[in-house]
Amino acid sequence: MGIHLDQVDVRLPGVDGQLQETTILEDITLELTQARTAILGLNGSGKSTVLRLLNGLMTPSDGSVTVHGIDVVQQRKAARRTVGFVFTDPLAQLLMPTALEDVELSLREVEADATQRRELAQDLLAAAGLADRMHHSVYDLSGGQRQLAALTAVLAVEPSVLVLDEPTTLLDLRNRARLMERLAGLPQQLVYATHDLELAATAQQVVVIHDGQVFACGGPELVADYHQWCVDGFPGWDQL
Ligand SMILES: Nc1ncnc2c1ncn2[C@@H]1O[C@H](COP(=O)(O)OP(=O)(O)OP(=O)(O)O)[C@@H](O)[C@H]1O
Repeated sequence: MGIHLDQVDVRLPGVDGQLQETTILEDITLELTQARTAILGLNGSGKSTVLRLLNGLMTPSDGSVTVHGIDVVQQRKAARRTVGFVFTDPLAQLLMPTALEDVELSLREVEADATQRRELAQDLLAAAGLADRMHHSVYDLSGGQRQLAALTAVLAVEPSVLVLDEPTTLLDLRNRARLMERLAGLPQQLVYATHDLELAATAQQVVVIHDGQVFACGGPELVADYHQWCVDGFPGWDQL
């Protein structure tokens, strides 16, 4: 089991009539087998692209991606069910007017009966601390409440893997602490890209992506090294 990326390249065609392709990721080989994996890297290094590969939002140009035994390219639908994806900005994924409707929409995949669906959605949102906010417009929720609503909608279908793109970026310290506590208690395998080094240090596995390639992979001790590389430059690669 686990998540396996084998010699993955991601290249995008040139834009504006340019024929030259852009290489976004090159030769990414990773075995993500721990319960929590943090992906670190500078802006534009390729973290979000790695995450998007995990549920088929991005297709590799070469190589393969397997998540819990599912080939993400060949079995895209199964991959979408297996891997829940939480975007940095919850408004990018909250499609319905209210949190309740959004969670109900997710539950369509698993519960056919509308009354049961509503009850289940209400219970899930109440458990997430949103009992008194579930009927409000998602635009009237705070950033932290939106993040919790989006997370609840994704978790409603019980994915085996949860992928989160910079989950704490938009949160104040209190909501960040709440989210970290919520994430810590989840049974799913978690993979998250983050600039939050404290969150990164809670992972058992840390991957550093630099310039579209795997620069380092190891335990949480890598977080301190990464901090140093951000200051001094990435050894053998570039100097600031
Ligand atoms: N669809 C796309 N078309 C063109 N370029 C893209 C596309 N997606 C990503 N890129 C480019 O690929 C590179 C990696 O992007 P990615 O979003 O994976 O970086 P990131 O490490 O998540 O950055 P950040 O920390 O800023 O969110 C960037 O240079 C980005 O501009």
